[in-house]
Amino acid sequence: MSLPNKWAQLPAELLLIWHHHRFSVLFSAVAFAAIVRLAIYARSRRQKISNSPVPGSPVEKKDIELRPEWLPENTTLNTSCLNVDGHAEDVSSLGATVLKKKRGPKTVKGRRTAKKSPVPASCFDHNTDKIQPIIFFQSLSGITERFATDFVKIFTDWTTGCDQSRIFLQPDVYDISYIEYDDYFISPPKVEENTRLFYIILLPTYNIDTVLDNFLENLQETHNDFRIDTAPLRSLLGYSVFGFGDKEGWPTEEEGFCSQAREVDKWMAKLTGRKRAYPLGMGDTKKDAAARLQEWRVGVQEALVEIAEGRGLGDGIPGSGDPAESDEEEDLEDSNGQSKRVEEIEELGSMVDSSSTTIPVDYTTYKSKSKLLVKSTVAPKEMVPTTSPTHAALTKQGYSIIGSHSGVKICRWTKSALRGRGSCYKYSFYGIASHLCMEATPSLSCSNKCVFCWRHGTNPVGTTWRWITDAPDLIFDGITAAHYKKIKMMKGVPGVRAERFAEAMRIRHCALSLVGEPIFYPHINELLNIMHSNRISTFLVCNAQHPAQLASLVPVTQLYVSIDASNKESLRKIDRPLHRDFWERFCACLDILRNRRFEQRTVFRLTLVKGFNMAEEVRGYADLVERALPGFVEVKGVTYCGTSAAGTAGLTMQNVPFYEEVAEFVTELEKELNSRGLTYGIGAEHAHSCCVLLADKTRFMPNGKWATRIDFERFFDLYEGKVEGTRLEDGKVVGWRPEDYVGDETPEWALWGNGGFDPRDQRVWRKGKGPKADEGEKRGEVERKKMEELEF
Ligand SMILES: Cc1cc2nc3c(=O)[nH]c(=O)nc-3n(C[C@H](O)[C@H](O)[C@H](O)COP(=O)(O)O)c2cc1C
Ligand code: SF4
Repeated sequence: MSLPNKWAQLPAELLLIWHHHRFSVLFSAVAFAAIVRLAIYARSRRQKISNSPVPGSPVEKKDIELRPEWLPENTTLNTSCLNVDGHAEDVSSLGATVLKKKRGPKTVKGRRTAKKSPVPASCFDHNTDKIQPIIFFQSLSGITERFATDFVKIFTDWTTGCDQSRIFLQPDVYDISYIEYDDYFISPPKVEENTRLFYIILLPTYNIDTVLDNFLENLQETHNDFRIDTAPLRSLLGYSVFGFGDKEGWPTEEEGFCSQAREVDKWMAKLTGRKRAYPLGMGDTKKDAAARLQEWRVGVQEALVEIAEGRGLGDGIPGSGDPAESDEEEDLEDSNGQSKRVEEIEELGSMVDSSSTTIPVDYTTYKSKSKLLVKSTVAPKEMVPTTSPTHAALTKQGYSIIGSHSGVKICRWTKSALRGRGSCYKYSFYGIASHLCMEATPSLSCSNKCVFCWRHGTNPVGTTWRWITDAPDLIFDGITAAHYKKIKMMKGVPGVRAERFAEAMRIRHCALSLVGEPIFYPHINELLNIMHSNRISTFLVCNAQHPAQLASLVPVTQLYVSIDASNKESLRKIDRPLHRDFWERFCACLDILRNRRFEQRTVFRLTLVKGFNMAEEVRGYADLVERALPGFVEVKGVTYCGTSAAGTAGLTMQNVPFYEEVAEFVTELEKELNSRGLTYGIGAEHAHSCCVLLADKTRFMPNGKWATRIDFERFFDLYEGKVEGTRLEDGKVVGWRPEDYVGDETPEWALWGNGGFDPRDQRVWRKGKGPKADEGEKRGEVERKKMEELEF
């Protein structure tokens, strides 16, 4: 057949083939399509599963918003690598959320004319109007709070019992630590039409940096802020201030007696347009404070009667705004009602014009005599100067202060271990022998005022680091030298075992907690690196208030977050945080802990305080565990520290839980976690410290046996790169995981139900105590023990 004929027959043959095989062809095509579809579906399901938040999943990471105001100032922390997590698949978004807010003095550009006050001065109609007294107080160690509590009671009785009682409303009372300054000191709060406000302010003085400085700065800034009236509180009916001080340390006003109360009184005079209703009162808390306060209260009440009867503040009466009295308040108004301050600014404006450059004007310092400061820089203070009462108090309590903001103290368990009488719970749980351990902090300051704090309420507090900063090597050398010195002092103590004494002369572990907040220290990462390179393991405890520092911390041997409450209200009550956004900070820290749980061992530290954070809170705590998925949850009964601060916060021996109560709580928590599919179990206990350990079984129970202990040598080998870790990213090793330095099995005697006391040590009972523990013994760490004697 010729070729053209063949071509002509081809379509007919193809048609024939198609007719013969069309069913099998169609069937195969449909089957193929179905297989492809199924494969795609199965793949997408698998991906979904790997993205789900299964506890312990090494690939899942949460996005955390780190607000600009959370970023530390004056720090060497590398904020560009915040939120590091070697496992993260979604690292992109985090860096973008971190934008450093520019802080610094306000900058004034150009010329400005005087403004007229938009706030009308208040006039009081005693026939129709009411007076709302507002009592503000500030207290760091509880003394002012105690006086304020009594004052409020007596004053309230007076407002309801006096002849003018129909005019007075029940006083409102605020702790200045917990209010938004803007709500009360930029403009008065909104009230009913016929209600007029009267401010009463009670506060102590501290010559070290405290929150009082923030308050004063705020008053000053408000007065100097161009956008607002210089006297935005002039609608108040009046105000009066009472200061508490200590003449023993500050004998005269020139030497600082009640200096901050005097400052507040001065700024309030400016902000109210001189509405001082009664002169500043001052009392020496060691001598006459009660009597002075009473006199002053009577005077304030008389002034209020005058107002209530329509006689106002009595213009011209000394102390109530007479111009003669105001000559020490610098911004006198001239006859046109124009502030001198404005002239100064105008002069400044001319300078600006002539030089064609902008000049930064710092209004933020309250220490100046309210003169504008051009290019001023405020020299930082020492956190704990050697001459300060805090230094004296801490030294008396056995702390060695290193530089001006670090401390070290030999813990009672170190002494106990040296004498073969047992180590703290960290030995039972993790294998840290107490005589090899040093307890220290690079920051004696903290941003909380916890009710159970052992700092006796006198340590500096603050929300930002603004002290003279010591170098990390100075701190390391100082704390280790002081620790060894204290160990050497144990040489002659009866019962000290020679071999333990020799071992103790080489520090192996450092518990960075003690007092204050270690991650507040701007060079914490360098300090940690020095410790690790000296093969000293690090247990670092933070209070979940500094998310940016937490996110950029180098991995430590074990990272703790104190979980003092399960919800916002409870946390506010127990930690008394200074940060107003404390809950947001707390939650961000939990998320960071979750993200970093495959870099280091992470721990929740729960301190149970009966009547504060125990009852009905198990589910709340389980929510937090579910959120952060820590490797461990340590639950410890609080120890009564018997300080005035504790007393003021209403803490007594009755708030200390019995060990059985702690154990019951932990069992409940375990049950709750398990019911949510979270694989935590009770790993160990140390009844002597009233402390129980929950741990993640999937991670720390290999081969069905608890392994909560740490292989420290392996940790250092990993740190030094002598052995390779197993933390991978994109198939490459980027570091180590907690699983890489899991140590020996938890010893039998430390397991749940066995008490947690090493049988090789000798249990020594204190006088009057014994195996039949009395109530005090069962309440964890025995009787009214001072907390500073205990481990963290
Ligand atoms: C570290 C420190 C610094 C102090 N500085 C001053 C001071 O400069 N002037 C003063 O009059 N009192 C000073 N005092 C005394 C306190 O003002 C006084 O004890 C006050 O009652 C404390 O009140 P609080 O317990 O409510 O915080 C200081 C006390 C401490 C602990
Ligand atoms: S976090 Fe620690 S040091 Fe700070 S107040 Fe609380 S207990 Fe005291």
